[in-house]
Parts: sequence; C-alpha cells; structure tokens
Amino acid sequence: MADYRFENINVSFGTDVIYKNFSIEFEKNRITTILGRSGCGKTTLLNYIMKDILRYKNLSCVFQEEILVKWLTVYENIELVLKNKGLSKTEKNEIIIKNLRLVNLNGYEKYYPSSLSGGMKQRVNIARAASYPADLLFMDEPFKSIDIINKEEIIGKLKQEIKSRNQTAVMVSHDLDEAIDFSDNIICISGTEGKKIKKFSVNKYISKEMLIKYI
Ligand SMILES: Nc1ncnc2c1ncn2[C@@H]1O[C@H](COP(=O)(O)OP(=O)(O)OP(=O)(O)O)[C@@H](O)[C@H]1O
Repeated sequence: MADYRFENINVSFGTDVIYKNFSIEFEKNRITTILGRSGCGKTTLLNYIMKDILRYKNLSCVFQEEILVKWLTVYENIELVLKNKGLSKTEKNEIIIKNLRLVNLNGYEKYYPSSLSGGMKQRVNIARAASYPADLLFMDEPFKSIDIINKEEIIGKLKQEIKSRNQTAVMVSHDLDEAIDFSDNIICISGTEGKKIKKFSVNKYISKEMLIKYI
C-alpha cells in the first residue's frame, strides 16, 4: 500500500499535453527515483507533486538550478533555512558543519558562491536541503554537475543520512547508475501523452539493461 498517491494528474503547456489522467505513488521512509529521458516530464511531475504535498506537509528540496544567495557565505546560505526553528547558535553550527561534511565541503564555510565551481555550488544546495528539518526530501537531478569521486561518496553518505532520519525522499534523474546506487525504488517513465510507468525495487538483480527498456 502506497503512502503517497497522486491521481488524475493533468498538465499541459499550451497545446502540448505532458500528463493526462496520470497517477503515481511513493512509499514512506523510502528513497524513490523517477527515471526518464531528458524532456519526458520529470521536473514537471516533481513540481506538481511538491505543490500538492506543500498543502499539508513541510518539505525540503534541491532544485536543478543554482539558488544560492550571492551576497551570503556558504555558512550563511545554509543558516537561512534554520531560522525560526528554535535552535541555539551552537545547535545551528553543529547542523551546518555536519552537512558540509556530508558533501565534502568542510572548510568552505566562509566562501562566497562566486568563488565556488558549479559542482561545489550544487553540493552546498544538497547540504542546505539536508540541513532543513523535514520528513520529505525532493531532489531534481541533485548530482548532475558533481564530479564522479565526490558523487559516489555523497550518494553513499546522503543515503545513510536519509535512512537514519527516516525521511521519505524522491529524486528525479536520467542517470541509470545513480538511480540504482541511491534508491530503494525506481519508477521509470516513458511515452508522451499516454505516459507509461514501470516500478522496480532495487535489489542485487537489478541492472541498467532492465531499466533502459522502460525509459
Ligand atoms: N514552463 C513551460 N512552458 C512550456 N513548456 C514547458 C515548460 N516546462 C516544461 N515544458 C516542456 O515540458 C516537457 C517536459 O519538461 P520537463 O522539464 O518536465 O522534462 P524533464 O524530463 O525534467 O527534462 P530534463 O531531464 O532535461 O530536465 C518538455 O517538452 C518541456 O519543453
């Protein structure tokens, strides 16, 4: 039985029908990846779901675009999401340092976004989303611009962190490897107006060859 179910999703841009009577569901306390080719409508779906959930639940998110505040340091950018949460300065500091370590950016607290690479900025986005206390975490291609070494490490550490907090996470991706490494469940999306979905539980038998047939 799914814990989050979205039915009768209809989204069009002008005459382009992206979703028509579409349904999708997610399990609580699991990491689900929505996998599909570029342009198939993953971001559109994630935005729809986040908007719907926000009506009744708090959530944290990582967007594809860089959304750091330019005139604030890395530390201050993360501190922003911890405002009005009743946390002491020491507690905030612990959370920020812990999550900068999670994305291998400890030591970069005083840097401004302009002195970071694209991949580093994306890692700050992840640290910020991980710092925000929420039951639900939504991520739109969070590892896209991150180099392979950091990516593998961050995927492992973030997965462990999500599990230890009992969070429900939904990621959008077109990368088969990261979907397998990061997720408990994968939902492949394909087709245009009449979209098809195929669900997989990630286990030792899953392979890229199995997934690619359904995206
Ligand atoms: N605001 C918009 N106005 C018009 N068309 C849009 C808009 N947003 C998305 N689209 C179209 O909807 C389709 C799905 O876009 P979407 O960004 O959801 O795809 P995606 O699967 O997330 O792609 P990618 O993996 O490249 O990020 C595309 O054809 C896109 O051009």
